[in-house]
Amino acid sequence: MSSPTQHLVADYDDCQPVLDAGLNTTDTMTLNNYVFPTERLTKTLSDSTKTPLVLVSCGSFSPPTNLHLRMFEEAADYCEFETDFEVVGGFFSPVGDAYKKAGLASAHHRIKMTRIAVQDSSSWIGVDPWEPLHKEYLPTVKVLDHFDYELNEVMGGIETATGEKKRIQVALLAGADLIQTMSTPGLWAKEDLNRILGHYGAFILERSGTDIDDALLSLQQFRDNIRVIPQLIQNDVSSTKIRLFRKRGKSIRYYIPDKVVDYIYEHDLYVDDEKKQSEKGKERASGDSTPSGSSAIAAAS
Ligand SMILES: Nc1ncnc2c1ncn2[C@@H]1O[C@H](COP(=O)(O)OP(=O)(O)OP(=O)(O)O)[C@@H](O)[C@H]1O
Ligand SMILES: NC(=O)c1ccc[n+]([C@@H]2O[C@H](COP(=O)(O)O)[C@@H](O)[C@H]2O)c1
Repeated sequence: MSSPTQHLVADYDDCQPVLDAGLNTTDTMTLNNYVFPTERLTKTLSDSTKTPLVLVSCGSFSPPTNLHLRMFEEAADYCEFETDFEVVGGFFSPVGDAYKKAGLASAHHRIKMTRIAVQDSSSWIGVDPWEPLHKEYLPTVKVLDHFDYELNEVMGGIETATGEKKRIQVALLAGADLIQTMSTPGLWAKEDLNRILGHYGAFILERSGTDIDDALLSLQQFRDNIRVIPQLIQNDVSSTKIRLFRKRGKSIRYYIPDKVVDYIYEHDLYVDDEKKQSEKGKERASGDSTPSGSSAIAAAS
């Protein structure tokens, strides 16, 4: 049987960013030496009557916020208390550079920031660089197919207490605004939605500003496969707002993980491009090589 990702293997020479290989290594990774990050997956299913589940969150994560992390925790709680799923892993899959959404940092930085976000704060959420290692845009269904292939074809599923292997269910984890875009004409192919919501299924976190009933109106045929998770404490932090705060020179601390804040200052991300240019110009004119603006703040902290 050919794998769903096989046609992409041919494109591996065409790969672009070079990234650190994993959360705890400084090796570099390209699509040529890509290895699926299995280290944070649960090794054995603790309750063999349950369906093992891996949650995949696709998005820009520019930058990752505390709410991106909360999504995983909320979904894990929901699964434990309301379903017969056992969550055995969770992954961020940052979209690649070909997505070209205004204001995004490069895939290289977004991979780094999501890794920093999960490294110390979580024991089970990982980051998979496979999607952003591609130069071309990959629709979400291809990303879910990739996870399904790695988890079930390559790994053969997850072991139960009796030593048998059980197939792992892959599901999309997203906020309500993402599922709302699924009703926008021309944005998602019909066959992709059939596979994403019909075959994989989705866990959707309520988000203020999006009427979930309205968002689900045209997706009724998939309703049994879409699980809506209420946000008991509303928090509408968004990456857009963080980028805006940054541009205005305001503090972003405590909306996103501290180490991600430090990374943003260190790499001078999301500051006004014009301001960056004029600061560079001033540095050149004065021959001063000391760091300026937010880099200086990071250096001092
Ligand atoms: N505050 C939030 N509540 C619920 N879901 C969220 C929240 N923030 C982000 N998400 C979800 O996280 C996923 C990835 O998010 P994305 O990177 O687009 O973040 P964002 O904050 O919406 O970004 P941007 O502001 O750049 O559009 C999406 O499914 C989005 O719906
Ligand atoms: N046709 C598709 O597969 C399709 C359409 C729109 C968005 N998406 C995905 O949804 C996510 C949206 O992220 P943002 O909310 O940051 O724009 C991205 O991962 C993007 O690839 C997929």
